[in-house]
Amino acid sequence: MTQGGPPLGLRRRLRQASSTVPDSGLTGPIEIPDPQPPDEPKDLRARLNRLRTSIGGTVRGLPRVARLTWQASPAMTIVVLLSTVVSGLMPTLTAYIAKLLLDAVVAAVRGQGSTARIVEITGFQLAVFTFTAISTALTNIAQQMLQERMTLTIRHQVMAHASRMDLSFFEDSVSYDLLRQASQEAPSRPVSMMSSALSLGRTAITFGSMIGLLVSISPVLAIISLLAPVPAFISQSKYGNRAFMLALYISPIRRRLDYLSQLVTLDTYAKETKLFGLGPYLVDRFRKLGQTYYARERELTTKRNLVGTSWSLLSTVTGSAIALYIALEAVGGRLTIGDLALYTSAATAVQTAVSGLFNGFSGMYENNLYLDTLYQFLATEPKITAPSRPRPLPEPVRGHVEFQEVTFCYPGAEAPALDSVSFEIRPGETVAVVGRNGAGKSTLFKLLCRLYDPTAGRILLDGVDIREFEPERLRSLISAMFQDYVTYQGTAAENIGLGQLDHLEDRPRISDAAQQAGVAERIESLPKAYDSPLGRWFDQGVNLSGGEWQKIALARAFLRDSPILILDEPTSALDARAEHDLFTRLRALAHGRTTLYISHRFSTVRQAEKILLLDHGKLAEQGTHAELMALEGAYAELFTLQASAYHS
Ligand SMILES: Nc1ncnc2c1ncn2[C@@H]1O[C@H](COP(=O)(O)OP(=O)(O)OP(=O)(O)O)[C@@H](O)[C@H]1O
Repeated sequence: MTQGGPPLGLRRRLRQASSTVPDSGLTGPIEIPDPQPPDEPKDLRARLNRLRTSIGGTVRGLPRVARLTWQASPAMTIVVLLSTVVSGLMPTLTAYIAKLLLDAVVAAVRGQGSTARIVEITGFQLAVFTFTAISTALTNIAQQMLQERMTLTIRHQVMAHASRMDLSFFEDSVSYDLLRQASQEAPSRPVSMMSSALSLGRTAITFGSMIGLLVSISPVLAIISLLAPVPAFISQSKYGNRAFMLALYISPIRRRLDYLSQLVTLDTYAKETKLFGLGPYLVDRFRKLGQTYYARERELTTKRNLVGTSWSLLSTVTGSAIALYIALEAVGGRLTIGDLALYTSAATAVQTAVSGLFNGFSGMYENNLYLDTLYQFLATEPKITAPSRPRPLPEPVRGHVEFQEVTFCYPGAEAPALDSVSFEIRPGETVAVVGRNGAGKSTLFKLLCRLYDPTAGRILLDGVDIREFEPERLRSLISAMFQDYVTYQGTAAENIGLGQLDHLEDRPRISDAAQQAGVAERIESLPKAYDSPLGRWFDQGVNLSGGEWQKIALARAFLRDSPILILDEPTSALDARAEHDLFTRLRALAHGRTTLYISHRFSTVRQAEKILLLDHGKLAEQGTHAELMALEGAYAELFTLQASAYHS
């Protein structure tokens, strides 16, 4: 009736609570108030409906996990399933053997039985115990192997899927959060789900067989022993559920705690933390937040245990009353001593089974929430895809680029980052893109690499809309260095080689690229030259300066021999001499290639054959340096402004 109603909404809200934090919590109130539980009807029918939906949702998650387990290893899945059935039956069998043994001993004492019967039963007991020990060992091996395999399979799936996703997926906080959860939490969840499901199955078998056994002795006893654990079950379910909700509500606090701790403990932040004297402030906020966190945990843990214990005491009292009744029945000769022993162990087993059933189910419920995230992530498809019949790349690619009325709006942004931009770049031309911060320069580059698709308009390469090519093939035509280039924790050679995987180990080409970027000499001076590890992750890692890292990133771009070269502020970290040298070399490098670069330094901009000036996403001016100076517009103004700073 209310399928997909409030409980699903609750699940969504819980997940949000677990993953999003309103802000970093560096200032403002320390406390994150608990999200208000959704206003849901509390009558019995609504409760039952909710229960049904959550059971339904959890059970629906099972086939997915079963499929994963089977994929990981059919043979081991069978072993684990069989051993679950066996170990589920074991407690009942053991209790029954104990009853037989006791009855046989009593009979022998009374002179009505034989010692041979006792030996027979103990022999059987030995066989059962041995079998149990072996099957437990086998199960442990199979289960552990299955877990390893499943975790690896899922991590692999997440990585493979993430590598297909668009840049916009990573830049959007909601979808990025999905990825974060999928890669951090999800790999272990199917495994836990599997364990919970198995233990649920095992407990259900124990439970069923015990009840069956009790019914065979006395149906009334069976019913009583079923009812005895109910109070404990109810209290456990109530507090168990609360614990789960609290764990989700508390996770934003934990994220704030983690962030505060990182600010003080990671090398990346150490410089600023020291300089601005942030240490004591951050430590104090951590302490206060930690207190809040602890107080919430303490309240729940105490309540849960105290209330849980009082309810379970009730169960214990009921259990003892029944035991007394049975004992008296045994004294009266209506039940045997074996029945008494059997009942005692059965009552304990049923009680354990009830809480086991609950724990198994709540474990599955929680794991299923995370699994939903994993499947939601895996079901997200990239938007930038190859057309059904991609065009082959032109042979050869000339590098003629044309933007036609290109408009682009970032998802969720109000104003377009590029607004109806049109221009043409002839094959082999060198173009500088200039403009104030936020004018849309980097966006233009990202669109050309098809990291985004324009909201309106077209981008043509050699007369063909770039959306008609396969995105990977299009990107293989472009060498690029972005503003926020990556510093890989690898050797110098690897840092450059990653620019073109075919040449990852091609030393002569790598050192040529390093030469072109002006960093060859520096690399050769390192202790192990090109094999020197760069970055701090390594014991002997060399830490380069900002400008040296930028040159390495440039070398990575230069390694690729492509018809289009794109450089986003390639000299932002370089000294004046290095910048001059680079632009001198760039002239040779750019020969025969369409080259676009972004720069804020007009001394380099003026060397370009064409200059594009962007202003608030619009193409305000374009032409050569001389033409734009003659225009006496925004370019001339900016150029004069910068030049006057040198002359004054
Ligand atoms: N991933 C993004 N999501 C949303 N908006 C973005 C994103 N990247 C950039 N923007 C916005 O788009 C506009 C253009 O940004 P862009 O990075 O293209 O500017 P830019 O001209 O390269 O600036 P700068 O000179 O500072 O590098 C800016 O207003 C920026 O806030």
